[in-house]
Amino acid sequence: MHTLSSQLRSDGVAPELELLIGELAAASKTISAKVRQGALAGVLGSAGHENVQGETQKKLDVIANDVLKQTLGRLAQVRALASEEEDHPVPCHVEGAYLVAFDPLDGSSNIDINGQIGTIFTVYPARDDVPALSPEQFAQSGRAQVCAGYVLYGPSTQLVLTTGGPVRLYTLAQDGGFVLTQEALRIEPECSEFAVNLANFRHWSAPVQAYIQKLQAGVDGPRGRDFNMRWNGAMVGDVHRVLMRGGIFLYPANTQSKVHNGKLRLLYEAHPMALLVENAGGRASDGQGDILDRVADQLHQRVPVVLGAACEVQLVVETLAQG
Ligand SMILES: O=P(O)(O)OC[C@H]1O[C@](O)(COP(=O)(O)O)[C@@H](O)[C@@H]1O
Ligand SMILES: [Mg+2]
Ligand SMILES: [Mg+2]
Repeated sequence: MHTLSSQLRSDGVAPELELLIGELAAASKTISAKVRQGALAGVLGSAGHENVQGETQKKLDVIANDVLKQTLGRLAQVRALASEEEDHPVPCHVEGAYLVAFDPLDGSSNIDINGQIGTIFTVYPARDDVPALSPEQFAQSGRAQVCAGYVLYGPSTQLVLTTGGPVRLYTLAQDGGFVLTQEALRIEPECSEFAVNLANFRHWSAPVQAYIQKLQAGVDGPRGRDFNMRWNGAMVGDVHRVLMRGGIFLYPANTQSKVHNGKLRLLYEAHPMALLVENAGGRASDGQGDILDRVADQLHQRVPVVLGAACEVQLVVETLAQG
């Protein structure tokens, strides 16, 4: 039975990165403990202010952000942090070899209903070609990620992680350690389940509407088979389902001005999930090209997301290209 650290070592992960991942895991355990206590730990409800993206912060958004910032900020290996809940990058140690970006609490609207929530994170190498603590540090292709993952605070707390190779799944044991419970998650190329917020239907482009209508037509439509639909309201839960049993997840561009580039953030939501999905044999696209090829030229930049079963994602890309 492999623990997180023994598995990372057998995967040949550099000791400095292993240490960093260990601290990410430690922070997530602290968050997990608070989530489990819910109202008893005073973590439900609104924090009463907005983040830089104009979203009302929940108490747990702020708590999770503080836990990650304090835990990672101490590490000499970390040059800077970027977070959904921070307007600007947080400088840490000028000599640090790594940058860490995270969505401290994904699925905030699920907090108060005891639904699936999680922490999404990614690690990039620090850059020596731009000033050590400048925001340009984070302007990197998704292919530069040295590690990506999430912790899902569901009925059990699970860590899903790739350090470039297979996508490993660890479960938080009662003794407080993460134990490897699945060696390599794989996404089948075909699927019969989709995840999209259908309430946005009228705001999508005509090709996206047409694609979804074909899925909804099921066995009577051009696809000739039924598709099931699920929507968590938390990307972390939706992507987890895709990694566990297949499917396709979409958060398309939208004609509403606030989310015309999609809702999800490239740096700390789309990039890490794209690396996990691709390393599990799936595909992750912005509707045209690979999400991993995109460079975040703004810290909180949004991007349309289509990810999951490789053949289904390809079909969406072709449908959009036809216009
Ligand atoms: O409100 P909608 O359209 O269901 O959007 C849900 C999406 O928004 C998000 O909640 C955004 O994440 P945050 O909770 O971190 O802001 C995604 O997790 C999810 O896929
Ligand atoms: Mg999020
Ligand atoms: Mg969030």
